[in-house]
Amino acid sequence: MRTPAVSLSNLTVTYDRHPAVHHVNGQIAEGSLTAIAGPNGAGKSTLLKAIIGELRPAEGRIEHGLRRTEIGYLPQAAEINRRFPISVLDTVLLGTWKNTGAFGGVSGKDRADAMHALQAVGLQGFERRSIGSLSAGQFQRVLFARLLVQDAKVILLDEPFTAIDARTTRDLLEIVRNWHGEGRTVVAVLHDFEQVRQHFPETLLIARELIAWGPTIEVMSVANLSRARAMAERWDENAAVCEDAA
Ligand SMILES: Nc1ncnc2c1ncn2[C@@H]1O[C@H](COP(=O)(O)OP(=O)(O)OP(=O)(O)O)[C@@H](O)[C@H]1O
Repeated sequence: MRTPAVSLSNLTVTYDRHPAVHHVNGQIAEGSLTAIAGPNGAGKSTLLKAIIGELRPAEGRIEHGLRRTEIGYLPQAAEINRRFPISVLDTVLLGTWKNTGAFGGVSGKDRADAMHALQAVGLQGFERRSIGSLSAGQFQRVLFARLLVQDAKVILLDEPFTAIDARTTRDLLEIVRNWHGEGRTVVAVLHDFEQVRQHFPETLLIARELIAWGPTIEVMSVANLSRARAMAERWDENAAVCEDAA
């Protein structure tokens, strides 16, 4: 059996007691490269937020034995305020806070790592630009550079390639592949089924409840995808609260 990086046991996460993730069981294996797929509103982002501890389970458990700094997290682009006046370099340096602590100084090595990461994502020369002046693709590269310096064991990406051009997607997928090659555990919420099939060996298919979890080729079957769609069509946003999660 493979060592789990993250274990989910009977996990239910609710908003005002309405379940967004319902009774999910399974394990994200250490070193695996996993896509999370499912219809809109399936609970994909909610699941990632629960794993990083931003949302607490209403029922069940998440176990990983990692410190928060050992989990890298890329939120959906829409959740990030880019009007904050901060430079590209300082944004990348935020990834080093596990070394510096909230009030510590930035070392020469941190700065060198950040410069190196910016080079790795193709943004050398952008250090002083403010993040508000970047294109969506350039900003996503900055966030990947921040993850590179964070050097996390588990990396969770929420729709990393949405609204990103083909070339940037290709470059960022290369970084994902390198992380996987280094033995890190990588999980990405994705909408593009072609991307899932081509680049992600394992898939967790969810429609609030778990539909299937395992090798992508088996999980992304016509039968599983239509079951996920059918479940989404039945959702009633005003459904009764989850009594067992009360
Ligand atoms: N902050 C919130 N308060 C109340 N309900 C929420 C909140 N965030 C998400 N939800 C609801 O929880 C359900 C799951 O949302 P979530 O964003 O996890 O789905 P998703 O699978 O990531 O969807 P998408 O593919 O559209 O991004 C949806 O019905 C959504 O409306």
